[in-house]
Amino acid sequence: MHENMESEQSLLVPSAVDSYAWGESNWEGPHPSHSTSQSSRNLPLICRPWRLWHRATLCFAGSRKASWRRYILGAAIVIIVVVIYSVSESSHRSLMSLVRGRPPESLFRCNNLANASLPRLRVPPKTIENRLREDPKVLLFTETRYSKTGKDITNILVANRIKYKMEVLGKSLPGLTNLSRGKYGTIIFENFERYLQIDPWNRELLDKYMRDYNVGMIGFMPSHEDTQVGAKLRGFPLYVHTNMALENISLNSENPVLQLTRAGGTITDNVPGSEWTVFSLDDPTYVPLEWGYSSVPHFSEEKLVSIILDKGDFDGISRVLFGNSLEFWLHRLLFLDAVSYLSMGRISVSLDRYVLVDIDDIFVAKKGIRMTADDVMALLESQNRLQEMVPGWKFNLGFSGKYYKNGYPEENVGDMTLLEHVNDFWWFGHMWGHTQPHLLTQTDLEEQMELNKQFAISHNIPTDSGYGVAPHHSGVYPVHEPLYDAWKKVWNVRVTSSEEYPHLYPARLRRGFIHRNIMVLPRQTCGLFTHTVFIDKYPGGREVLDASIHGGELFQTIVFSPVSIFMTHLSNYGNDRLALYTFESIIKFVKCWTNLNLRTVPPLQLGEKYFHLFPEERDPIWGYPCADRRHLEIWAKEKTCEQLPKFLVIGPQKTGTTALYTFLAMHPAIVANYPSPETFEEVQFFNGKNYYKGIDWYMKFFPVPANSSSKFLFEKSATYFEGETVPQRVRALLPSVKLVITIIPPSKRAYSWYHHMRAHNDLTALQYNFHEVITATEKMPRQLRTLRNKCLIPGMYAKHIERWLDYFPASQLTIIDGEELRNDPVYIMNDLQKFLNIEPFYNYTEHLRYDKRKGFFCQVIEEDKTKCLGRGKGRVYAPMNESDAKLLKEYYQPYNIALEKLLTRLDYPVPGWLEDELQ
Ligand SMILES: Nc1ncnc2c1ncn2[C@@H]1O[C@H](COP(=O)(O)OS(=O)(=O)O)[C@@H](OP(=O)(O)O)[C@H]1O
Repeated sequence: MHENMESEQSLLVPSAVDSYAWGESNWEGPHPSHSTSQSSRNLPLICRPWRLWHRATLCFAGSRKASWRRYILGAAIVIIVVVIYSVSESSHRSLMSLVRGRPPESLFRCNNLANASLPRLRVPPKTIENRLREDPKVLLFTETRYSKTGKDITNILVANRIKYKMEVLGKSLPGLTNLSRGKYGTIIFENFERYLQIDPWNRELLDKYMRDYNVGMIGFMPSHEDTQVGAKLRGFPLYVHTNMALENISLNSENPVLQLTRAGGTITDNVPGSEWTVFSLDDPTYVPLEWGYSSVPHFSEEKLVSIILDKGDFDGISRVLFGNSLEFWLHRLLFLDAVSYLSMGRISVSLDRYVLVDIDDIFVAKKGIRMTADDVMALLESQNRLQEMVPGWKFNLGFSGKYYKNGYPEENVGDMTLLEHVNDFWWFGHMWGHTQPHLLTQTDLEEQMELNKQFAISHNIPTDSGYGVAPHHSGVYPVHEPLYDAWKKVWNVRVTSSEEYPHLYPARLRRGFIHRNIMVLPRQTCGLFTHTVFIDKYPGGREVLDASIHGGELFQTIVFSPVSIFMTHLSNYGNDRLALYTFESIIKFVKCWTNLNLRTVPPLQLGEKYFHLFPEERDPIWGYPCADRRHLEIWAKEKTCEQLPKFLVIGPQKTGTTALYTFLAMHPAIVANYPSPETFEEVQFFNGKNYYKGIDWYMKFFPVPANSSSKFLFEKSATYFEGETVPQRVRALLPSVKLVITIIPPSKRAYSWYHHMRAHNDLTALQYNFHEVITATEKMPRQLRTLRNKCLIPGMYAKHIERWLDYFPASQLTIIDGEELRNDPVYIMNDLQKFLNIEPFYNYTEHLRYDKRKGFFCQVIEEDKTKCLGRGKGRVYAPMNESDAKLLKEYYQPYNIALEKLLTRLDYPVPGWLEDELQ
């Protein structure tokens, strides 16, 4: 009875402190394979069934002595429990926790850590800032656009933000006419044999460039299926053996190329298979970078060199030759070092790496997989060990107060223990109830955040980190403006992170941006998710996680990203503590094989650091939300891509764009944007400050079409045409939009624009006459030069159209002759309807009529009534004087020649006025 009572009390006790005592005093006899340190972590999950069994057997057996009945009953209960548990996943986890052993430990031992040597730098690596200023590129010759090594090379270059130019090798060597000084720092041949086959004239040109400007070369030996022994490399005192398999790979720690890479020891695992080309070392001018041994009997004792450095002693050109591809992780590091060495340090990556580990969902995890007090202590111990390897290391904890103490009793103690050590960690606010922000209004968001903040204050959790994270990245990107508002208001958030910008995959392309003064940093994935809590249940097995750490994805993420923010979850720190295993292992591995300076700083500092390194990323590029399933899932339900325009009239100014806009808006199936209070019929989103207001702002200019597919939304902003960044931005948000361009004689356009500025009382235009504007030199006042540029630059039509064609296929673009629009608008509108594929066909003959008084075609309102454009369109001004016309004709001639070529190329008719201009 006494025992019964004790059990009853224990089961009901909600207090975490009591459950501790209970855990120790009720431990009856030995229990499966749990070490002492583990026992208290698992007690309740073990003791609950144990107690139930004990009580039940007393009822069934009536006396303690009837032990055989107890065992039969016990066995039956165990079978029932196992069956029930095995059909439920969450129960399965609990069962797993009953039988699990010690958390995994890193098996990795660095066999060269003690002999750590400082990197030997031929030249100090240039910082990213320097690199961007000097801006030398890599020139890459690939076999095809899609070849494997070529892709590996470009992926590494992109991940490290190294600029490159890719030339696909045809029969001859392309691109050699443009080898200007300082343009390239390193030249790479994806297939070194193609370099050896270049005709002597081109070869001499290329070699001279490399010699004259100290540009080195990287070459990859292609894999050979046939075995050659001691084959001589054409033109070099080098002998190769092909189709070898290497094992026991090591680096020559004395070689001068190593910079980022450290010779961490010998690699015996995961070395990619055969088909290596290896070099025999007969010539002392060559320095081996990497070597290994082959199991082929003839070579078994011989050290075979797999990457070789030619310091330029042979023919004045430095070269690094890889006997194998970049499939092997170590080669990826050496590749970056080779680029740096061969470019004399001009293309180098910095050795500083910032790593921040967020533990999201603190207090949120399900019962049974949360942290216990032991787990918290293990977290602290791990943090201490990590601090020894990475200065400043602290885990960054994101909490949702609503779920505080929502676990089993010993997990609630875990929650309390975390708060006892509140000052040992960094903290940031998650959502109070872990709701996705895109589902909430601003009021709800503020309320939720306020609750979490109050929770923080009452539990002494710091609230001033300036960092915030949204569940599932919702609201961060695609942007849910209320989230940004609420974050600023309640938490003063200034930095956040997301995996979704511009897209989750490919991860190497994730970038940062700043929206409304909140820095959004790219997040990386470390391979741990809420459901990966036991090592033996890791998807694909432990080997998969270990491979990611030992040179694989996680390792390369840290090596190739100057700033890595990893998301982990509370459950990764309980259970098998996979996060501790992962991070301690990866840090050791990085320290073993690289010379990187690893650091951790709080998120706000990290944000500042990031945008200092990559200022060009500050401006966002808004993407099309409907192309990405994940983006759609975290986009507010009421938003629809049907509210985005299907075509744009992009200008340039003064070519008849308003007339075109008006005629289009008459069409029953076409819907124009709502007018803007500042810029009237034009939205001017993609070309100026409005862009930073985000796409919610843009979409408000368009109605949500009732019958979406049949309506053609469009907008016209005539300054889009010449905007440098506009085509890229339009392409990102409206990838399938159609573009309408109108052109008239460029000198006429310039003159009309000048009068437009005068009519708008532009002071500079009023102060200077047309001649003074178009002939203004660089010595003239800034306002005059600005006016001159705006007047003349849009008329360089071919240049701007080519820029649009860099981002859009010609099929999405149409070029209208503005003179024809003016003289025969019906013809143009019929043509345009065909280009836009619009139905129903609208018969403009009945709706446009020439108005003698206005001198232009106008909209027919009634039988005898027309509506023309206002006084601002079709202005009356004196004709341009002849000398200015002549001057402009000469000025625009090269652009007009290019335009004629472009139109012919695109199969457009050449306007009569262009033929006249070119005569
Ligand atoms: N139907 C009709 N009605 C009125 N005006 C017409 C028409 N068709 C073409 N045009 C010519 O359009 C010129 C104005 O061009 P935009 O509308 O592109 O100018 S703006 O950039 O929007 O300010 C305007 O230039 P100006 O003559 O210099 O005023 C007109 O020549």
